[in-house]
Amino acid sequence: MYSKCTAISHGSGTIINAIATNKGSAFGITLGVEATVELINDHKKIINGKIEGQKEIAPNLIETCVKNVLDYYNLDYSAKVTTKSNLPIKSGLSSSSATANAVTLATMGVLGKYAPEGDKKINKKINNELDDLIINLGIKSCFDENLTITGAYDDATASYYGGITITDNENRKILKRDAFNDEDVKVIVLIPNNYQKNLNKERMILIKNYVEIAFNNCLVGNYYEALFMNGLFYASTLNFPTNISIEALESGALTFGLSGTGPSYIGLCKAENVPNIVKYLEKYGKIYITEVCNSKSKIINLE
Ligand SMILES: Nc1ncnc2c1ncn2[C@@H]1O[C@H](COP(=O)(O)OP(=O)(O)O)[C@@H](O)[C@H]1O
Ligand SMILES: O=C(O)C1=C[C@@H](OP(=O)(O)O)[C@@H](O)[C@H](O)C1
Repeated sequence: MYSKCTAISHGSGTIINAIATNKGSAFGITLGVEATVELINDHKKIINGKIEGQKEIAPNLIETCVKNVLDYYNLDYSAKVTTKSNLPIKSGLSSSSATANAVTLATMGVLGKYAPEGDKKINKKINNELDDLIINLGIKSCFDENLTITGAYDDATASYYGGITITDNENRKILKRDAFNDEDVKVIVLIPNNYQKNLNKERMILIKNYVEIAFNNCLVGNYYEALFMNGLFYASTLNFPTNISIEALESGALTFGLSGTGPSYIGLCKAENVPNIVKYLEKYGKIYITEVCNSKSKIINLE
């Protein structure tokens, strides 16, 4: 057992939102969450969470993540858990999955259950099994806090492993892993003004057959087409603007669509087109320029 561990995990953009069909796809982005967990060996199991720089967000998810790991190993330590993040929250960029992954991994690390990369004691097979456990404990915590409908296994795996994951969320299976490896590609995120996340499940299920078409495109590697189609279907269903995606294409984006249940839109473009796309879209809201993340969540400090 250690006294403190810090881990990082990443947000993800949506290629296919799984709510209509229980099958989804997401890709890691370099915006993410850093979580630090400190253990106190007082047998009181008091868990206190703090979110740096976010007054309006309650620490319930991060406290639940630590509790679920301690419960899994039947331990009664107290703990302090702190997060800091550059990932927009409640925006459709999987901040809940990224947070759950980072806090769960940091808790496993401080308990000495998960050896950090480079550790000589690392046993690849054990770590791979623990990866599954970490993702599933994180999903449990998101369910416990009513933050997911399908478990968002697509978001959770893309956040944890990086790259593109295509998933069956009902059976928690990764159907395919891939990555955007295009040269010189940037990720554009738009958080439009005056819109909030929309979780109208009944309306989202109406478009099941059309999302299936987008999903089948995704399965064969047509990721730009799948992202764009998915974005149009869910934006029109959830009353988000659809013209924004068209204008993004007009200004040079390779693809652009609603991410998750919104309000954010996400797209990819060649780096040289970023200025023109920003010029076209900045009238709609706040823009973040980031990159795809093809790397795994990891422990960055253990003491
Ligand atoms: N950095 C963070 N630290 C602590 N909790 C966070 C952080 N980011 C997100 N959360 C939790 O996740 C919730 C947002 O999750 P959700 O509504 O699913 O939106 P998203 O689309 O961003 O995943 C927040 O209300 C909060 O409980
Ligand atoms: O709650 C869920 O099951 C899901 C939420 C959505 O993401 P956001 O929570 O980021 O909107 C969606 O993209 C994902 O495929 C499934």
